[in-house]
Amino acid sequence: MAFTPMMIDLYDRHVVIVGGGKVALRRAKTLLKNDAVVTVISPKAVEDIVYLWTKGQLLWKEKYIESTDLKGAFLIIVATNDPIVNYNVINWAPEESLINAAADVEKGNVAFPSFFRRGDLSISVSTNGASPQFAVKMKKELECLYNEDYGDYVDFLSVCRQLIKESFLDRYQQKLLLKEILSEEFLDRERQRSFIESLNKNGKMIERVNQNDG
Ligand SMILES: C[C@@]1(CC(=O)O)c2cc3[nH]c(cc4nc(cc5[nH]c(cc(n2)[C@H]1CCC(=O)O)[C@@](C)(CC(=O)O)[C@@H]5CCC(=O)O)C(CC(=O)O)=C4CCC(=O)O)c(CCC(=O)O)c3CC(=O)O
Ligand SMILES: NC(=O)C1=CN([C@@H]2O[C@H](COP(=O)(O)OP(=O)(O)OC[C@H]3O[C@@H](n4cnc5c(N)ncnc54)[C@H](O)[C@@H]3O)[C@@H](O)[C@H]2O)C=CC1
Repeated sequence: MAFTPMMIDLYDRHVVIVGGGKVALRRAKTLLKNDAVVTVISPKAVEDIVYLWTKGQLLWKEKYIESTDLKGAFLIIVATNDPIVNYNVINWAPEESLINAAADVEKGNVAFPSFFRRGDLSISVSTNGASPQFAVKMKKELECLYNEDYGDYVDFLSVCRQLIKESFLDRYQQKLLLKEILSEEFLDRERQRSFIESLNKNGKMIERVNQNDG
């Protein structure tokens, strides 16, 4: 079974994490960074989960999981170390909930890739569970290749795209320019600045043409 790579908006979504160990913590951190509302259900929790709870960043219910705890969950993370509990949770899950089964990914319908961000750029690697460590290794290689400069570069591409789309250029010329800025030379800040300046000048030309027309 292959999972479909997609991006998901978890803002304000209710996520229930069953289990309070290392994997639960890793998921909690990812989910909190993306503004989900996280509840951890587990009789024991690692120190960092307890810390996040005391800071009010998540809710920790210090108990064994029961089916009623899953009510209203948009996403359920099944991450206990007890296969029977994991099995029960998957069976109790409301039909409409997404499920990530950390110990047996095929039992759920959501998988977590290894990923990193550079501003608006996000790069994820998945091996469909074949080798998480290979996914991590590849991610590290890609992190070196796409260093911190790429956050600013993607901002630059976004600004240019906006200006080019608003310009007087026809679709073909727009496409050529959008392609031109993919060249490595535009990783250079000075080159970015002068290119945006020239696009802005073009924009001003349009304004002038419009004013003269009016
Ligand atoms: C299917 C999946 C679950 C899912 O999608 O939820 C899954 C499943 C399993 N992982 C296991 C083990 C390990 N996983 C890691 C690390 C990561 N695992 C992650 C994802 C995934 N792991 C999904 C598939 C991803 C893919 O293949 O692309 C990462 C990328 C993201 C994350 O977890 O947030 C994160 C790296 C974060 C980062 O740094 O980027 C390490 C290394 C470590 O912990 O340092 C080990 C120990 C070494 C080893 O065993 O290889 C085991 C055996 C457990 C056991 O032995 O009991 C299973 C279960 C099984 O295979 O049966
Ligand atoms: N990246 C991944 O997806 C990985 C997945 N795994 C799998 O994920 C699972 C969890 O791994 P770890 O976090 O390392 O385990 P862990 O042993 O650190 O934590 C397990 C947690 O489950 C809780 N728990 C046990 N019974 C429970 C119940 N009835 N209700 C609620 N909580 C209960 C325990 O209190 C503990 O907090 C394992 O099954 C392992 O096979 C392991 C490593 C990586």
